[in-house]
Amino acid sequence: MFSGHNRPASTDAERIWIENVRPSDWTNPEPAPRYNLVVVGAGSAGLVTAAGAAGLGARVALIEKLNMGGDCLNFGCVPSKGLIRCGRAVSAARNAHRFGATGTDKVKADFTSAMAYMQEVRSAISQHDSARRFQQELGVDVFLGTGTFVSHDTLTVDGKPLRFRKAAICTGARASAPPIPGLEETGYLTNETVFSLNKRPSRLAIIGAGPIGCELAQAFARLGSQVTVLEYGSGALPREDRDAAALIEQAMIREGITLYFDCRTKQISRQGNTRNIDMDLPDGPRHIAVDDILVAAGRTPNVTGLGLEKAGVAFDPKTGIKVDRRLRTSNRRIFAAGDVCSPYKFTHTADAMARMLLANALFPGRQSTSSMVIPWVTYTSPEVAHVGLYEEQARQKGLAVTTLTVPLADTDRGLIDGETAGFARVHLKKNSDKILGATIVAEHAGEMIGEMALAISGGLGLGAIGRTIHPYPTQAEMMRKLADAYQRNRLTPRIKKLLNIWFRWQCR
Ligand SMILES: Cc1cc2nc3c(=O)[nH]c(=O)nc-3n(C[C@H](O)[C@H](O)[C@H](O)COP(=O)(O)OP(=O)(O)OC[C@H]3O[C@@H](n4cnc5c(N)ncnc54)[C@H](O)[C@@H]3O)c2cc1C
Ligand SMILES: NC(=O)c1ccc[n+]([C@@H]2O[C@H](COP(=O)([O-])OP(=O)(O)OC[C@H]3O[C@@H](n4cnc5c(N)ncnc54)[C@H](O)[C@@H]3O)[C@@H](O)[C@H]2O)c1
Repeated sequence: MFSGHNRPASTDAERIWIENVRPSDWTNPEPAPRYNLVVVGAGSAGLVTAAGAAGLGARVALIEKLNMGGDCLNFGCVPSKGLIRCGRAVSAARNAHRFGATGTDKVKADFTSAMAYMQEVRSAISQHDSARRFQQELGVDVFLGTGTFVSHDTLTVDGKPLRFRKAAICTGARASAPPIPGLEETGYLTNETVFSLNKRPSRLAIIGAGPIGCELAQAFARLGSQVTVLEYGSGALPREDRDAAALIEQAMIREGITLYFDCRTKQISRQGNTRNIDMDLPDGPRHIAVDDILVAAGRTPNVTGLGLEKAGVAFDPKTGIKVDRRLRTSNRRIFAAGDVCSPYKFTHTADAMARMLLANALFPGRQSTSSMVIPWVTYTSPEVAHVGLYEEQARQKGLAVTTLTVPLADTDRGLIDGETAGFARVHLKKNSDKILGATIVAEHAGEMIGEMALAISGGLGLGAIGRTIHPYPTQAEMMRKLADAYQRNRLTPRIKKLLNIWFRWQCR
């Protein structure tokens, strides 16, 4: 369906995408006298909130200042995963000689075709989030413009007042710009502009080795850019399990990406089309010259210009809107969900929070964010997937922990696929099979972490996973092997002795 091969960037796809998310001929509806719910921001959180409320019969207004679909569809998950898919295909083709293919040394990436593929995917998915669908099919009043609170119960958009019984702030977050001298003047890419490039940067510097930095470093390197990653901290993916992060660092280095850790960028400047970066590294000063700089150094919540003071909504410019466990702000009529108020900045978290918001705002619901079990995945090759606590966090909470690890190389499927860089690791409450947290590293770790998330949220122990028959040969057998390792650990010298006595007695 998506034929990116050898095609120029598809302007048709771009046109369809824009017509869906920001129709050129859009006229805002006349506001109703009062809405049950006004939602500000049509990203993952806002769309789910608006569609859910309208589906229940509520009178709903949805305000979006830029593109319906927010970051995820337009400048985040969808385009990044689209380019990652292209990078994976190129990498798989280059490595196909291991499996009998020939001529693989001639495989080249065509950046324009890869971008066209990404645009076609985004265009196809954009139909789901389109302004017309929300207004005509779902019955939501869609206002394209900037929403600003003018009082405790009223917002304006394009100068028109929208009165509400309840409101939901779902305005998301944007790329933070680190305070590096010369960065602003030199100009840089962020997630809002990188997916509009019409030419591959030959030399790309990426500031930040978090999920965005690592995912896009690998994608651009596979599509032919010479990539350098500058990370302030001492390693990639600083929040992840260090063994997992080390595998990603090794994979990136193998693919020709230069990684600078403990990097202090001192000055950035521009000479013609070249951007110069001067930095201090542990072994001394370094200078690099690149064509583009992508900033992926964290996110800042969108709280300015919203009139939050007039609405009596408390916020912090760094962490966003202050909400309690039920997603209520300091104004009892106003709730918030998604990146604007959550430290867990993921589409699936925004979605889950939106569902909670609906129950708590429109009904006397008491759903709490403290019950959320949130898995996440970084879509590098291999992927890193995690849920629950890391070992260090569990210890900080005063919990005694048993950690078990099964290497991917211990599964037949890992060997068959030639994918042995990875592992599954589980942290158990000591002397029990209660799962506190798990990390999986594998090409498709994201497809496996759901089992661990289900076990944690359903209160199932590792024993239940061990009793579940897993198909052979799969990489997911790592889960069952973790349970086997747990059972083996339970064989204390005393139990072994008793078993010996039992078997000897049987053969007497
Ligand atoms: C490059 C990248 C890759 C990502 N990949 C993944 C991934 O693979 N998986 C994953 O789970 N998450 C991923 N994320 C994170 C994910 O995109 C966000 O967590 C998610 O989009 C948050 O949804 P949201 O609704 O809270 O905010 P957003 O999607 O940011 O939506 C907020 C909307 O509010 C609008 N808005 C702001 N202020 C106003 C105003 N005053 N009036 C009207 N409208 C306003 C904005 O224009 C925006 O459309 C990625 C993010 C990036 C940047
Ligand atoms: N697969 C996914 O689910 C996915 C993918 C991309 C983004 N996201 C979401 O978006 C969020 C933002 O991603 P991100 O990667 O921008 O942020 P991040 O906060 O996760 O990582 C930013 C990195 O930049 C580094 N950094 C900060 N300032 C720096 C400087 N001056 N010089 C060098 N390095 C610097 C930090 O040390 C950190 O390692 C993620 O935390 C995640 O919630 C999710």
